[in-house]
Amino acid sequence: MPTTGVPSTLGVLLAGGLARRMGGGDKPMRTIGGRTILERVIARLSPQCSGLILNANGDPARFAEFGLQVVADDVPGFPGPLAGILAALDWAAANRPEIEWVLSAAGDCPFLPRDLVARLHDARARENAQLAVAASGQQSHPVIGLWRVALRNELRHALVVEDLRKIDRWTARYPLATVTWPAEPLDPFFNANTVEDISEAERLAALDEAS
Ligand SMILES: Nc1nc2c(ncn2[C@@H]2O[C@H](COP(=O)(O)OP(=O)(O)OP(=O)(O)O)[C@@H](O)[C@H]2O)c(=O)[nH]1
Repeated sequence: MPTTGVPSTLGVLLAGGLARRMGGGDKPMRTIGGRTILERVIARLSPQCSGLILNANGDPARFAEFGLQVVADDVPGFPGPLAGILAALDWAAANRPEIEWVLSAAGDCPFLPRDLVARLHDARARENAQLAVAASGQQSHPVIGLWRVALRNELRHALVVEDLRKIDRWTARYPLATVTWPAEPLDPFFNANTVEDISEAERLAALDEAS
């Protein structure tokens, strides 16, 4: 069950990229400490969200074991994570009209915070912001954020008509709250981009399990 007092929020796990630095394939299907990254992300986010969907392109059957609705990009050509966020906002508007907020998280982040959704909502409500994104240490992680379903047509225009690609450029148009988590001893937004990152993730998994 999501935290009491936090608005109903649909979670989208972004797995729609090409994973070129990993040599292709699905990064969330990589295993860390005997569990897929996707399994870890689902376990971390399902208690915080009112439902989860998976944004991925290609044959959805490869994710069947996870039992999530798979939503593909509607904008072709792999234009980046904003396409996945847009697909999720459109899906929420069509299928979960009671939901006003979508939380996006990269599907290659195995150690996401347990208070991610609550803190993002708290900050954007306190600061009267339209959007909220996560940061750790000095680094912001705009792919991990809270998005208003009502902004989906503006996002579509930015992506399709203006050819805007960078999340930062889009979020700069709105009042934005940024919430920072400590990066030590474990950065909760560590993500696995390369095969070497998987080895580092194995080491961090032990710290995560101890936390
Ligand atoms: N839906 C969608 N998601 C994307 C796209 N490109 C990247 N992402 C997602 O955005 C997040 C950050 O992506 P990156 O790590 O920068 O890109 P990537 O394709 O996963 O990996 P590289 O090709 O190695 O850069 C990941 O969750 C990706 O799955 C895209 O074109 N569409």
